[in-house]
Amino acid sequence: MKRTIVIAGLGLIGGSLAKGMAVSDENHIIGYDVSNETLDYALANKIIHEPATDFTKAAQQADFIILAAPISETIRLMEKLNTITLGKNTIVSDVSSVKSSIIEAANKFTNDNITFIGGHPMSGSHKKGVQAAKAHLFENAIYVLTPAINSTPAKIDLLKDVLQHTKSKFIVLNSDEHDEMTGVVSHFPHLIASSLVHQARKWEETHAYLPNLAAGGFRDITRIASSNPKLWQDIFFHNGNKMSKLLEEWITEMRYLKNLVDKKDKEDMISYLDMAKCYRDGLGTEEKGVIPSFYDIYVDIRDQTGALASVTQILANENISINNIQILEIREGITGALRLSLASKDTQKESYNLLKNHGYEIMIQR
Ligand SMILES: NC(=O)C1=CN([C@@H]2O[C@H](COP(=O)(O)OP(=O)(O)OC[C@H]3O[C@@H](n4cnc5c(N)ncnc54)[C@H](O)[C@@H]3O)[C@@H](O)[C@H]2O)C=CC1
Ligand SMILES: O=C(O)C(=O)Cc1ccc(O)cc1
Repeated sequence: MKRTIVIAGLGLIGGSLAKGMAVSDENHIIGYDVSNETLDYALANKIIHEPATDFTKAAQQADFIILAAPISETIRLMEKLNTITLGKNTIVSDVSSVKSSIIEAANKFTNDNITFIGGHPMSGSHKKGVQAAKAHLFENAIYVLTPAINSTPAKIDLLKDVLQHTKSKFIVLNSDEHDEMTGVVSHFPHLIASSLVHQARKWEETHAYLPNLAAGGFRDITRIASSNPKLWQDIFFHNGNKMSKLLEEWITEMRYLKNLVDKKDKEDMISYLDMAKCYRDGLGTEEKGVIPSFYDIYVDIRDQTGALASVTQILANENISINNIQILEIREGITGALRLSLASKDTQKESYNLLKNHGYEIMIQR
């Protein structure tokens, strides 16, 4: 029998989940969104099977509901759901980047037909909206589940089954742990990236040539400052306490760093940088907490037509799929460094050897 899944909020994340689910004959996907344009696009592009403009009617048909609107709107939808007469037990999940305020709202449910299990796929992009939706967005990503008090392991398994097409790695955490860890490795870096951009912007007022000198390092570290400001405001608002604590810690760290620079002790500075390098280099090699492993290789390619295609073809010939690909702009116009992210240590090694045998200059970053 088909299961009916309602996805409320068909933007980048809801649209991507719907797109992956809609291809299965097991699923009937009903999409709900406040934007009619989004609903029309989702239907026309087979991202959903049926559009809904009435949340209550859609929810009453659902076996599963996934709330994928901005966090504050998701909480409003949860409050609404609590008032709806549901004819059967319905598993409700969400995708919000912050979990404590969601679980707090879930633990207030008085509607016995709702089982709530929070969700957060740890993958996204700087884009927004249904047009940016991709079925494979969550492949190999960590997908955090944060059960509310009325959930059970059997219900968690049912939800995992509905989400298995994502090819994510599921992990169950409590909401506070989740917000603390994502606060450190996802949310806080966005604040710092934006602040670095502000610093450069202010310096440009007196040094007009400055943007031309913004090389690979600045671009790498500030890439995430180009993300959707409304979404990130919502994240900083809901994870505000953790952000405030991390900012205090950061200010102390920056004072320490200023002292290190001022005292001009070469050994101490090397040791500070070395400790950071060792930790950073180790991040990708083992699976640690919610940080996914990544296996990158760097390939030096000439800035010429077809260079990228040749590299990817060599790997494709051996059925090696590339998780991510990026052209680094360190040496713009002269040669290009290509960063390829592979799925495992073995494919990383195999790709390294293959490309080396074809004469490419390769580096593996550990
Ligand atoms: N963008 C990212 O990289 C990631 C975002 N998330 C979480 O996913 C959620 C959605 O983010 P995105 O998909 O990026 O945003 P988006 O801006 O691409 O999409 C949001 C969608 O929700 C709709 N919407 C707004 N209010 C609504 C309401 N009351 N009822 C129904 N639909 C409504 C909008 O019309 C839009 O289609 C957020 O809670 C965010 O924290 C989670 C992981 C990654
Ligand atoms: O890693 C990041 O910060 C991203 O750029 C993608 C992202 C954004 C929001 C999330 O809640 C999870 C992942």
